[in-house]
Amino acid sequence: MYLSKCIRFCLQQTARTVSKESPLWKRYSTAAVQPKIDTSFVGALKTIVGDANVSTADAIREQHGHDESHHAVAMPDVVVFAESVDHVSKVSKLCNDTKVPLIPFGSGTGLEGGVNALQGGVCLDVTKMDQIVQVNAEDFDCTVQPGVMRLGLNNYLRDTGLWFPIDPGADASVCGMCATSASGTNAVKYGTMRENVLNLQVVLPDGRVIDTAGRGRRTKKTSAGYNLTNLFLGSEGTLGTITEATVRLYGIPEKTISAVCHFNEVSEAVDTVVQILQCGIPMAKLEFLDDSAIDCFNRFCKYDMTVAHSLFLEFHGPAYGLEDQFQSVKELIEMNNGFGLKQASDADERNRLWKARHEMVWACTARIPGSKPYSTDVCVPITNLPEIITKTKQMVVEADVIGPMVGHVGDGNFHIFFPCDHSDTETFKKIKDISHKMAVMAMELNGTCTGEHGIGIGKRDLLVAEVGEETLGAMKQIKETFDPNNIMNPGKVFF
Ligand SMILES: Cc1cc2c(cc1C)N(C[C@H](O)[C@H](O)[C@H](O)COP(=O)(O)OP(=O)(O)OC[C@H]1O[C@@H](n3cnc4c(N)ncnc43)[C@H](O)[C@@H]1O)c1[nH]c(=O)[nH]c(=O)c1N2
Ligand SMILES: CC(C)CC(=O)C(=O)O
Ligand SMILES: [Mn+2]
Repeated sequence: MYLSKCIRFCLQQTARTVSKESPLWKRYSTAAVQPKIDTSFVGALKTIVGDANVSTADAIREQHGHDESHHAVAMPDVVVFAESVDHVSKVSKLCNDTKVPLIPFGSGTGLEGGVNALQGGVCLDVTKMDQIVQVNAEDFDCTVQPGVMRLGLNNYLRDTGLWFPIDPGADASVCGMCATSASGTNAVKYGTMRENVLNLQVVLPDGRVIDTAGRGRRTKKTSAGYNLTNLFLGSEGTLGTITEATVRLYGIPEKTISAVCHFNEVSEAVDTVVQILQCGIPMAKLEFLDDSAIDCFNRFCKYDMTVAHSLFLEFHGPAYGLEDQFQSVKELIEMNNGFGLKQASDADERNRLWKARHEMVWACTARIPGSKPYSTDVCVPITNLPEIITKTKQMVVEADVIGPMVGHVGDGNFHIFFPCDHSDTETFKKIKDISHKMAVMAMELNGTCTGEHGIGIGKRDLLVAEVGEETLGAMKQIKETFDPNNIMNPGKVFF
């Protein structure tokens, strides 16, 4: 109750501080940066990266002014394609000296408007820096440039018997995944980006190049000084541009078992998840799709999957013992009235079983033609999951909106996916209301308003409620230290 009061108070405070009259707005928003983008500035960019790597064409600017989310497009004034760290460094210094906003662009798959150029400026596209710098197969790590995509990396690694397991669904850039602290379906077993990055090379706004753990360091453990690596994970392009990431790799599991089962009650599915985790069964994936999500999938893919709350499970490991793990889970499913359990080990069969999960985003978007994803992203301690999921589901039903639920429930993280069409103002208002209430509820249950998508534009007002005024102040001090001119992705994370 006390916590709840605190959160409401903080939200009221935030609502006040985000007013354009407020000092906070002035410090971190439009007043801090006055873009001076004229022909001589564009000429200076061309001198650094070459004429062919600078574009002011509308189509290119539009393409770089949005991600996959519902947030309105905000185009940069100019798009620069960097080909080297030196390019990134010199462009950063130029922007810093002239106080022009600089927005790093990975692959634009973000879901919180992270690349939208709220104040114009330079979009720094790093996709041409696409080398896999080093693979240390026997040490289970590799170093990649920012244009390396996760699927490309895994194709490259296949012959080594290793893989990089963090899987946000989309084929994102590995450094973009660092910038948003991404996770996705495999986090139950392998953790998130936070547990899997050993070192980052970062270009600071003034052009300095640093390695967060020291040049060439790639140990699993270190106690050497402040953890700058973790500081940049989830920094969403607001502190510097990541130009290299050293990440952990894992052996491709000898055997994989996939399974799907159904429940009549949300609580039965969620109880099963909690019990599986409490039994210490080392699941690789534990995902939840509610009946509405399965319905979207059936319509989209012309399938006839049972329309019920469903768990999607995956087991990774040596062949020996994996079947035993599956049997233990089967017992728990049965104990909680689960039905229709199907399992597969063959790759094609496994993909077929899991198709509903993989097609989810497109299946839900297709429910409202022309819509874009408005996704909530709350995460709570696992024992609080039944309460928040049940209450959220009630809100969606009462509001009478399309809001399928999909969750990385093994991590306590889930999304309501609202296909969003801004022109339908009445529905949009309902969506925003549910989204806000979910975030407040998650915080009251010791959770977070974003488990994996980041703050971006959409959750800036929730950050203060989540971390408190003092902590937010400390975050801002860090921002000022690294980026005193507020050129790095201004208007993101903070107002
Ligand atoms: C269909 C689908 C499904 C999912 C998701 C997306 C989509 C389209 N996502 C979200 C998304 O894939 C995730 O946020 C990625 O980490 C974004 O990587 P991009 O390379 O696309 O970054 P993108 O270009 O979108 O940028 C995102 C942010 O990072 C910054 N940035 C990018 N590259 C940078 C660099 N080199 N240096 C500094 N800053 C940089 C940008 O400035 C921006 O603020 C997700 N995510 C997740 O965690 N779990 C999930 O389950 C899913 N599921
Ligand atoms: C649009 C989101 C619901 C995507 C996502 O994070 C997911 O599918 O897990
Ligand atoms: Mn997700």
